[in-house]
Parts: sequence; C-alpha cells; structure tokens
Amino acid sequence: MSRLRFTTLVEAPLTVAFDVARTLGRPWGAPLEEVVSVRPYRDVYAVGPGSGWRWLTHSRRFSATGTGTVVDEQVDWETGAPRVLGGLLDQGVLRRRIQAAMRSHLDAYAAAAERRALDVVQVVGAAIVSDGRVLVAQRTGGPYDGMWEFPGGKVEPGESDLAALVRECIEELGVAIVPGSFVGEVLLDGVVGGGPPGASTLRVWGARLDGGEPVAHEHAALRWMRADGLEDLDWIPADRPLLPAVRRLLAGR
Ligand SMILES: Nc1nc2c([nH]c(=O)n2[C@H]2C[C@H](O)[C@@H](COP(=O)(O)OP(=O)(O)OP(=O)(O)O)O2)c(=O)[nH]1
Repeated sequence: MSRLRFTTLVEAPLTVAFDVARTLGRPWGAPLEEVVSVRPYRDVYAVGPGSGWRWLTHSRRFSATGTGTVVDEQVDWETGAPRVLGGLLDQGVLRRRIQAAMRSHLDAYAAAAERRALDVVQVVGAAIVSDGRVLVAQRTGGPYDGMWEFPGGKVEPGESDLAALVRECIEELGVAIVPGSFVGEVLLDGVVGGGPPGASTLRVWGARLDGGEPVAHEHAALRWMRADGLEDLDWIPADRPLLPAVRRLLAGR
C-alpha cells in the first residue's frame, strides 16, 4: 500500500475549514464516495466499486489551535496492477502526481478558507484563572438566560481574536486581562450575529487578571469556581465539551 500525508494550517474556524474543504473536494478524478463525516472534525472518502483501484482512501482530520485549524490529510492507495508494474505505478508515477496535485490544491484551499472566514462571526471566551479557580459568568436575557458561560463575545470585523478577548473583558467585567494558552474550540449550533445556523464557533483561551477585580457589568452574576464544581453548573450546552480542558488548565497542565 502507498501512503501520503499532508498537514495544512488554515486561518479559519473549524466550521469554515471543514465546509470549504468539502466544497472544493480533491484534485484528482477518482470517483470517491463518503464513508464517514463528522462535522467539523473529520471525514473519510474511499473509491466506489468498479473504479479500477484496489484501494484508495482519503481521510481528513480538522483540529483547533490558537492560530487556526490544522488539517491533517492521509491518502492511501493501491492500484492492483501486477507486482513490479504496480510498485512502479504506486510508488513512482501516482505518488508524484498526487503530491503535486495536492500541493497546489491545498494552497488554493487555505486561501479560500481564509477568505470565507471573513464572513463568519467568531465568538471568543476567556477562562480567567486566579488562585486555582476559574471565573464563570451567568447570562441574563435571551435564549441562554440564567446559563453560565465564559466572559467574551463576538469578534468585530478586522479585529483579532485576542484583541476581541481583551476588549470584551474590559466591557463586561471592567478588568484588563492577559491572554494565555489556547483551551479549545467548539461548534455553536445556533444563529450567531445573523449568520447561518451552525456557521460559527466559540474559541476559548486561558487568561489571567492584569490587576483589578471583575465586576458583572453585563451578566447576572460572576463566580470563581474550582475544578470539582464546574460540571454541576447549568452551562450553555455548547461549552460543556471544553470543561475537561479547563480542568487541565486549572491543574496547571
Ligand atoms: N461570550 C460567550 N458566548 C457564548 C459562550 N457559549 C456560547 O454558546 N456563546 C454564544 C452565545 C451568543 O450566541 C454568542 C456570543 O454573543 P454575545 O451576546 O456574548 O456577544 P457580544 O458580547 O459581542 O454581544 P452583542 O454586542 O452582540 O450584544 O455566543 C460563551 O461561553 N461565552
């Protein structure tokens, strides 16, 4: 079997990286069919019957990082041609062709995803840690009335994620923060900022206070929570998958 791997960093949220990858498909003509699709985390395609290949799969994994989405792709194939000829074909001609086609395809893909990301409203949140506790905030009004969240909000056009994080904490809590390590990114199912449902994501960073005590200017309440009480809060459902990473942040790992 022959295998090629590709890694691309796309400056776009998970949802955009995933959706644009699927719209563009892949740069070779083999008739691949979808085997698995878990939006926005992974998909797998393989050749359909009667295609002339013994084996051809293309799998992609989309992972969130502080600077964008990392897309790891793997192409596995075997033509099924007789031994020596098959080896030459798989390891020589096809390998070079797939590699060259994928390289220019991935450059165009990254650029297209970055352009599309400009049209999607991104939400950022701060997991502010102090003395082994994390600050959580209770929303008031709207569909998530009474639920708990990380302070933060929508990134404005042309603003960086971290600038938005700092601005939102000043507006909502009246404090300056220093952003730290990236905690994670989750899909938001609903409509955010008037966009299509499920287009946006929430990206959370660890942070520390740069002096001052947070005051709830826009929330019903604020609470400093230790790791063991986090699961019991009535969180906005989208935030729950982030809790294991927040516990690791509190444990200093
Ligand atoms: N801030 C924040 N928003 C979250 C979290 N989880 C989650 O699903 N959301 C959703 C709720 C909203 O639909 C959206 C954020 O909107 P927001 O109302 O807080 O944004 P904003 O501060 O910019 O408010 P506005 O100026 O538009 O009124 O993201 C979270 O942990 N923190």
